[in-house]
Amino acid sequence: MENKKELRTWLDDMKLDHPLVIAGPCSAETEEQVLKIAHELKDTDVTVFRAGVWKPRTRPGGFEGVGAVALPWLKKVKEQTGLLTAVEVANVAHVKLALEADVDILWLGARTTVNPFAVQEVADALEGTDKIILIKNPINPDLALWLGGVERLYKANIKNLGVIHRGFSSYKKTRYRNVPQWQLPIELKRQFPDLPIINDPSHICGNRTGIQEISQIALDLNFEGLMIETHITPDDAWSDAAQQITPARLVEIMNDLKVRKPKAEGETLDQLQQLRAEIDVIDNHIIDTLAERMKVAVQIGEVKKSKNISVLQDARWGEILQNMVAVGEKSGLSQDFIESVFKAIHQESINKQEEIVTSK
Ligand SMILES: C=C(O[C@@H]1C=C(C(=O)O)C=C[C@H]1O)C(=O)O
Repeated sequence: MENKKELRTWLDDMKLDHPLVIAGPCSAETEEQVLKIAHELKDTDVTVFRAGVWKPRTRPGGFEGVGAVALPWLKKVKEQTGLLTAVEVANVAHVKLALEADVDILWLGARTTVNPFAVQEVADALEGTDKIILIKNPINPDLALWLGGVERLYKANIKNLGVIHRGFSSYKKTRYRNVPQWQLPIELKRQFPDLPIINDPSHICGNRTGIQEISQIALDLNFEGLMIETHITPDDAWSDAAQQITPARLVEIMNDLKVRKPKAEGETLDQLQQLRAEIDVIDNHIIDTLAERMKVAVQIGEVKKSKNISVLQDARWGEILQNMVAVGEKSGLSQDFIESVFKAIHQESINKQEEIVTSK
């Protein structure tokens, strides 16, 4: 699949003067709940009403969605409010029912995107559809797997495509439910600038408090839209209660978010260009310094080879990491940043030394 302007046609056709907003409950619970939320969202920036009908749960026994009975409720949403509707589909049966119910947008969840068999099955069932299909990132930070999902749908002759960034699972305890790992959507945008990308701050945060901050970062990274879980009484929600917000809070967030211009012009551009020239000089210094460091690591590698000493020196490495985090902190650089930079440097130095010690 190549980047093409036509990938964003469906979004351009909506002629929005603000980012696309998809909102609605995590799960459709009752007809009354669905319609109440939809009516509250009707005269806002929201264009699409979302509601989970089939819910993939981590462990059995949880609320797994009310199922197909909710589809007529979504039809009513469309008739009564004019909002488009969106549901998650995970298999052929879901696709058939959602298409029959004339749902406008179907999305593949993170647990589906991880499985190419499942994606292919859904793609085959959707073949040639003119519905909008959105693909959430897989649970693990694997860009190829995410793009593979998009490609399977594209190959099934589906042209109204987009992706949803909902963050990535981590074994570490973090302040996020799913770590954003912004570098993945940034790289996706670099390769496919015309593939619409929507951010899902609800699943990244797992709570209400971080939604505005994550939404703002997404807009600053030129995401085309936001998908935010919204409930009339969030605390009573049958699923994901902690991360849902009221329609009123959603409107507040929308009003506070700043949409910035994608490109600088005129004087601002001149100013940026001057600063960018400075960055270019500094980047070249960084490369020279890294190359110098690597030369020393190579010399150390040669000593290790001649004296038969192992490549990895845990204690020395631990000491460097600790010192550099402390030094970095003094310059206002975060621990995460310093650790990732030095881990990458250390790995390259190990690779170089390994080449030396294993050479004949
Ligand atoms: C350079 C060395 O080899 C390895 C690489 C290190 C580095 O790049 O700083 C540190 C410790 C070793 O794991 C060394 O032993 O000092």
